[in-house]
Amino acid sequence: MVQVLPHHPGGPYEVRLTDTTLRDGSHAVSHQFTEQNVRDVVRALDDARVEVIEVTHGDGLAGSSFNYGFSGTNEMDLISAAVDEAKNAKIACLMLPGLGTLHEMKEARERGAEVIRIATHSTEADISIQHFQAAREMGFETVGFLMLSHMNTPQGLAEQARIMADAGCQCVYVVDSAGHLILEDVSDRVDALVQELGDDAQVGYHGHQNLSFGVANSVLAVRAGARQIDGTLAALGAGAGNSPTEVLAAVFERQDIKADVDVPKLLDAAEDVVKPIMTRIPLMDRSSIVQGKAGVYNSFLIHAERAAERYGVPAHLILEEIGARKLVGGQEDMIIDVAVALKKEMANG
Ligand SMILES: CC[C@H](O)CC(=O)C(=O)O
Ligand SMILES: [Mn+2]
Repeated sequence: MVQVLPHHPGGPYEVRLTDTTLRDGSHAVSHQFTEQNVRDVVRALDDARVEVIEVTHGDGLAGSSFNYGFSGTNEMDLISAAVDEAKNAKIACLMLPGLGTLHEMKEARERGAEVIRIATHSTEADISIQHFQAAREMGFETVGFLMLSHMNTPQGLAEQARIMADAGCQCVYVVDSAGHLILEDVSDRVDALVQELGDDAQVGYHGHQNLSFGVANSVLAVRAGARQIDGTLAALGAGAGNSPTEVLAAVFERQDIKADVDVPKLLDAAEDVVKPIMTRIPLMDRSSIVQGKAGVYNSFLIHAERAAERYGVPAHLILEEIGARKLVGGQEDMIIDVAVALKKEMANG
């Protein structure tokens, strides 16, 4: 059972950092992390006292597929390597109901994962009910991920969080999958969840850097009552990347936010362990800023870039159109439709 930490308006605050370099960062390396990468990153994070480390294909358990991109190494073997390397940290896995199944959840648990993070679109928490129930029976600590949180109002999001909490979720995250939320957009959503959930579950925040607000939004999320915060080393993650774990830690130290991690060790981990294995540096560039502005799922970036190359249409135009069509996670195949339509439009002048 997660201990629900008390909320002190005005601080000091206590938070738990979850590092998802080895899951969200998987998007940025096209799901090619090796067992050695996993061991090196887990050792460095564990040594810096990060409490939870997420390891899974970028799209969660069983994400390795034609639609989402194949993993270089079987994710169960990566999970086992992480469990083997971690002395204190808990290993977490992400899963999207329908992509991952109870079968993969069970295997991840047998391999030693202790936390399961179950992700749904921000209006579809009801598809996670049986997974939370099963996860609790399997002995997992449970976290809920309300993805593309900007597509729901604070009140609507709180209602979705209630569905997850009633199903057995111990912490519901506001997930800014497009890096679209700015300041009060985050604190209003976190506050609505805190008011709704009370002592029934904690609230978390997962930020992306598209509009450069990941860290500032995280501070506001904590002030509004969030008690679990996500980051990735060197911001390695989908789209413009995530709130960098080492920056979160440094800022929290100055903000009376107690995360109990070793900041210099995290700086070393980002610099010496993660930067050398980055095959792509997540940037706030034209495409990812368009994603932030238009509210486009960050995991779509690499798919849009591939379609851009194949059909000769600029990636940022594809992403803009995806935003206009309000596509959500799971609709990766429609990126091709968008590229083909734009190509026709361009040919017709
Ligand atoms: C499951 C895909 C996605 O990357 C989850 C996530 O981190 C987000 O929505 O930001
Ligand atoms: Mn993410």
